[in-house]
Parts: sequence; C-alpha cells; structure tokens
Amino acid sequence: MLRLSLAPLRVGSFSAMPAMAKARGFRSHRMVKCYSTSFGQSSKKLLFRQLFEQESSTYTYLLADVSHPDKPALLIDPVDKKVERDLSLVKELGLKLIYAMNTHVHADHVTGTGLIKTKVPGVKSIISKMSKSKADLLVENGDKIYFGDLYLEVRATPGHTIGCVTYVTGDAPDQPEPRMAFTGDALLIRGCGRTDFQGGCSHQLYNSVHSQIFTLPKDTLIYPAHDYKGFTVSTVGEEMLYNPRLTKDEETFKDIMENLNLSYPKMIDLAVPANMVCGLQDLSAKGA
Ligand SMILES: N[C@@H](CCC(=O)N[C@@H](CSS)C(=O)NCC(=O)O)C(=O)O
Ligand SMILES: [Fe+2]
Repeated sequence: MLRLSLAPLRVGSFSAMPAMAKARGFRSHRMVKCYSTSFGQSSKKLLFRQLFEQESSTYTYLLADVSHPDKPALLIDPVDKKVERDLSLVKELGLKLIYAMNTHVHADHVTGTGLIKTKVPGVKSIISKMSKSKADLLVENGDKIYFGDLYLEVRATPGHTIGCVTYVTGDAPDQPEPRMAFTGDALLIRGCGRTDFQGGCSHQLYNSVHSQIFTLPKDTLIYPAHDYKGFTVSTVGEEMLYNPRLTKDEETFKDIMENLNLSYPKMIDLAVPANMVCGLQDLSAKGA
C-alpha cells in the first residue's frame, strides 16, 4: 500500500481506490490524502460505543481515535430522534465528530445525519454511491474512510437494498484487533435484512454475505444496524455456524426470504424519501 501525505495534519480523509487498480481488481489503495502521525498500541486507540434507539430497534455506533490529539470521531447509522443524546456523548467524551454515515437508505427510521450537519459545522455525511442518495461523500467498494490513524474499509453488500455497504475496521498491523464489521441490515445476528423492497434481491444478499462478510477472519465482531431479540454483538464464525438463514444453501435461503411474511416498516413512506436526502426533507419542510 502506498500512502502519500499530500495534505499534512488532516484529521479525516477519504481515499478512493484508483481506477486502474479497481479495473484490475486490486484491493490495495493509494492514499491521496492522509493524516501523518506516529502509530501507537492499536487496542488503546479505538473508543467504541454501541447506542440503541428503542422504537426502531436501531443501533448507532460511535467510533473515535482517542490517541489522536483531536480525537476524531464518526457515527454510523444515527437516528434523528437520538441526535441530542449522541451529540451530548460526543461532547462529554471530548471528541471531534467528523463523519455521520449510513450503511444504507433506511426504511424504518429517519437518519440523523442531516440534523447532525446542521448542529455540528464541518461534519460530512457519507453513504454509498450505489444508494443514489444525497451525502457529502459517496463511497464505493474498497474505499477507506480515515478518522485519525484508524480507518474503515467499505465493502459493498447489496441485497437488502441496492446500495447497502458494510464498514469494516482496518486490517493493517496498527489497526484494532479483532476487526469489527458494521453490517447494516445485510447481516443481522442470527438473521439478515429482508429483500422485498428498495431493490432487494435474495440472490444478491446471499452472495454479498458469503463473499464480503463470511470471508473476514472468524473472530471479526458483527455489529448490525438492528436487533429485535436482545442481541448486541456476534462474530463471523458464530454466524457461519448458527445463522438460521445464511447457513443454508442458496435455494433454501431464497425460499426462506420469500416466506418471511413481514409487514412493511411503519415509517417506510416517510423514511425512504427523507433518507434519500440525508434525512433533511423534514427539516426543509420546517424551514430549517
Ligand atoms: N417492524 C419494523 C420493521 C421490521 C423490519 O422490517 N426490519 C427490517 C430492517 S429495517 S429496513 C428487516 O430487514 N428485518 C428482517 C427481519 O427478519 O426481521 C417497523 O415497523 O419499523
Ligand atoms: Fe434497512
């Protein structure tokens, strides 16, 4: 991996894989911007919090590089109703929030990313390019999102929606171990996201999970966007053994997904259009 420090002392930077490398299917990256500093004990660097929103059973994750003087932080899948809680925590912990990001266009709640941007100047919103929704940074498979010396790798995991991504902590020697995968609704603990709306496809989801998540080290921690049964965390190894849907062959999986008989999320008609614009639709209606 080649890192070029063209922009010194940048706390957050986003690196896209060069087109040539992408075309050749390489997974290495050339950093066009990065923060240059010394690397310390990785396990001491990452601050991690799992937060919960009860109405939609959504997990929001706070990650920060606390070894860095600025303590740069990011929020994954914030919910609009819990923005005050999340930002109070960020403040109490002395963190500098730089990114508010989504794993996909949620159908069951309104994202907090747009609201966060109005409250914390400088925060950039992130979502996948494939989602075709609005955000400051549109990421693709293989991109790296730096916060201080730590980073998240973007893995495209479509199937629940066309634009679903999984964010995985880095695999370099200076990055935290075990790895952590923020799977959104692609992989839930002992379950997975439904595939009956938003361009969902069970064939695609099956392949996404098997090729992009089950290929991670078995001790990789799985942190989903939702849990409806009281679980908080799993591992790749555990889901490969016990997931009642994804341990099956693809035909059985398709059959399971076609017969879930779930009612549509209560907020789908409000949430999807709002989330296509970072959750800001409601705010613009109120003149914000
Ligand atoms: N009852 C909830 C919606 C529940 C639901 O559909 N959850 C989604 C993830 S949010 S898009 C899902 O994929 N569930 C899979 C499953 O097996 O439960 C509401 O009304 O909001
Ligand atoms: Fe979803």
